[in-house]
Amino acid sequence: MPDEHTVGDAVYAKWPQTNLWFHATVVKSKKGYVTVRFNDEDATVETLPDKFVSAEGRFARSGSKSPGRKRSRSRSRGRSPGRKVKASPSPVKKTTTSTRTTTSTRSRSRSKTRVMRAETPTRQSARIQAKQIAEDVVDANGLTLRTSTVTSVTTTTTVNNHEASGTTTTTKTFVAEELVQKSRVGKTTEKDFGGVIGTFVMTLVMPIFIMHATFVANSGWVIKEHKHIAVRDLVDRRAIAIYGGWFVFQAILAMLPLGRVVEGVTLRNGTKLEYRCNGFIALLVSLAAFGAAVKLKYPVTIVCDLFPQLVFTGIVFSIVLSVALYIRARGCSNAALATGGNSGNIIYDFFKGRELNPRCFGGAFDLKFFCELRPGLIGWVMVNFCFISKDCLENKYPSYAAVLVAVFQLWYVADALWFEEAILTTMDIVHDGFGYMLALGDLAWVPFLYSLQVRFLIDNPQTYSWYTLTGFFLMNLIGFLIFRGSNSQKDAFRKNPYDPALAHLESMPTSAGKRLLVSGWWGMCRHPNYLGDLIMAFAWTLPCGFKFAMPWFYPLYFVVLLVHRAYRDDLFCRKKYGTSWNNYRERVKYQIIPYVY
Ligand SMILES: NC(=O)C1=CN([C@@H]2O[C@H](COP(=O)(O)OP(=O)(O)OC[C@H]3O[C@@H](n4cnc5c(N)ncnc54)[C@H](OP(=O)(O)O)[C@@H]3O)[C@@H](O)[C@H]2O)C=CC1
Ligand SMILES: CC(C)CCC[C@@H](C)[C@H]1CC=C2C3=C(CC[C@@]21C)[C@@]1(C)CC[C@H](O)C[C@@H]1CC3
Repeated sequence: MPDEHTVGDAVYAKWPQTNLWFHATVVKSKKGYVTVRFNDEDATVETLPDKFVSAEGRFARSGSKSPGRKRSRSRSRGRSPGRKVKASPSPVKKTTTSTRTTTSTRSRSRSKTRVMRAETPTRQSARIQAKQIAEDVVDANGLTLRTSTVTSVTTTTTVNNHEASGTTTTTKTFVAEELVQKSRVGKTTEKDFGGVIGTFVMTLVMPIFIMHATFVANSGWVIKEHKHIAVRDLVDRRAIAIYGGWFVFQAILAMLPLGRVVEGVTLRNGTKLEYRCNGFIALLVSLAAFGAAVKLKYPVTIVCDLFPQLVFTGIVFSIVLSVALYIRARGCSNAALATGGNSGNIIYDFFKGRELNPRCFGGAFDLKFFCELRPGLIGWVMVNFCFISKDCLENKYPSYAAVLVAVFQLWYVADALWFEEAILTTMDIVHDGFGYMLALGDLAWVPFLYSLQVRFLIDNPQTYSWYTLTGFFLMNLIGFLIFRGSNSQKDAFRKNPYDPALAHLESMPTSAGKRLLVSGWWGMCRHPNYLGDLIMAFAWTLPCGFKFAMPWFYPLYFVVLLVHRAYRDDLFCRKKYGTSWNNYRERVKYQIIPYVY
C-alpha cells in the first residue's frame, strides 16, 4: 500500500528514470500522485505516482537497521545542495576506478535487488545509475537475461550505498519489480502515423508512389505520355541479380573486420549491443568499384536502362524482408520487442516493426543498422552516378547542375557514414522496430526517390551562370554547416558534458540526470540539425527550377517527415525528462526555424 502523504512531509522519492531514491519534501498530494521537491542543487520539482514516494520512516521499516546515514558519511567531497559537482574531464572513468564490482551470474534464482539512496541527487549519481542499472533482469518467462558486471558506488559520490560503504543498512525490494517492468514491453496503446488506418494507407501508397515517381521523375505529378508497362515486364532476372548482388556486396563489406566496434545505447534490460562502424570504408570501396567498372567499360548504365525493374525488385525485396521480420518477431521474447510495435494489430505492428534489434549470424549482423546506412544510402549515390555516366556517354557535356547535385548528395552520404555511430542514438535505432516502414524506407524509398533531382536534371538539363551555381553551393554549405555543427555539438556534449571545448555552452539539468543544451546551436531552436538538413534539401531542388513539380516532392516530403519526427521526439523526451522537458521548451521556444516555427 502506498503511504499517505501530507504537504511538508520528509520523504524518499524515486528520481525519474533511475533506481535512485533521494530525500525530498512533499509539495502536493492528489489522486495517487505526489508532487515532491528534491533536496538537490536545483530544488527539482517532480510529480510522481505515489508508489515512488516513501515516507522516510517506512524506508527504515523495510529492513533498515540504520534509517539514515550520518551526514558526514553520506556526502563525500563536500557535496552539498548548494555546491556544484566539480567538473571532471572524464567523470565516468573516475567513478568506475574506485568502485566495488560485483559479478552477477545467469541463474533463475538470483534476481538481485538493490536500492540506492542518496542524500541529494547529482549529475554524478545519475551517471552511477547508468552503471548500476546493469543488474540482473528477469524477462517475461522468469529467466535471468544476462550475466553482467554490476558496478557499485564510489565513496567519492553522494550516493549512499549500504554495501559499498559498509553501513549496516539492509534494504528491501523497490527496484527489482521496476527493472523487470522496465525490460518488459507493454501493449502499444498510443499509435503513430494515423494508427491502423494511417499505416494501412501508407503501406499501400508508399510502394505505388515510388513506382509512380520512377516514370514521372522528369515531369509533373502525373504521367503525361502513358508508357504501358506490365507487371511481368517489371520482373527481370538481371535486375534481381544487380539488386541482390549489391545487397550481398554491402553485407560482405559491413562484416569485414575493419573499422571501430562501438556500443549502442543501454537497452531496457541494461545491456548494450555492439556495432561495427566501417561505413565510410564501404563507401570508398563502392566508389572505387564503380570507378573501376567505368574504366573497364562495364555497362554501368544498365542501372538506368533497367531502372523500373530495379525499383520493382527493391520494393518486392523490402516487402519480403518485412514479412520475414514480422514472422521472426512472433517467436522472440517480449524483451526483444520495440515499445512502439506491440499493439497486437497486425497491420500497425507490421508497418512499425515488432523486433527492436533483429540480428542474424549469431548476433554478429544487425539488420536494421545495416539497412539504414548501407545498401540504400550508398545505393542512392550509385544510382546518381550511373545516371551521370549515362549522361556523359550520350551527350558531349554532362548536365553540370546534375553533377553539382550528385556531389552535394555524395557529400551528405559521406558525412552520414563518417559519423556512422551517431545513428545509434536516433529514434529509428533506439525506439522503432525494424518493420515495413524502415525496410521499405531504407531499401527502396531512399535509393530510388532521393535520387529524383539528379534523374530530373539529366532529362531536363538546366543551364546556370557560374554565380548561380556558386549560390547553390553556398546554400548547401550553409545547410551543411548548421546540420553538422549542431549534430557534432550535441554528440560531443553527450559524450562528455565536461569537454573544455564546450565550456562556453549553457545547459540545464533534467530530472533524468542528463543535461540539455540551451545555448549554441541548441539554444536557437530545438532541432537545428533538421533546419540544416532542410536547407540542404532546398539547395538540391532549386537547380531543378520551378517548371515541373516532381523534383519538389523531396523537400515537401522532408518538411512533413521532419515536422512529424520533431513531434515524435517531443513525446519521447517528455516521457524521458518529465517536467524538465517543459522547462526546456519554455527556454528554447522554437522547434525548427527560430522565430517562425
Ligand atoms: N535525410 C533523411 O531522410 C533524414 C535525416 N535525418 C537527420 O538525422 C539526424 C538525426 O535525427 P534525429 O535522431 O531525428 O534527431 P536528433 O539528432 O535531433 O535527436 C534528438 C535527441 O537529441 C537529444 N536532444 C534534444 N535536444 C537536446 C539538447 N538541447 N541538448 C542535448 N541533447 C538534446 C534528445 O536525446 P537524448 O537527450 O536522449 O540525448 C533527443 O531525443 C538529424 O540531423 C536529421 O536531420 C533524420 C531523418 C531522416
Ligand atoms: C516515408 C516513411 C514514412 C519513412 C521512411 C523513413 C526513412 C527513409 C528515413 C527514416 C530515418 C532515416 C534517416 C536517414 C535516411 C532516411 C531514413 C532511413 C539518415 C541515415 C540520412 C543521413 C543522416 O545523416 C542520418 C539519417 C538518420 C535517419
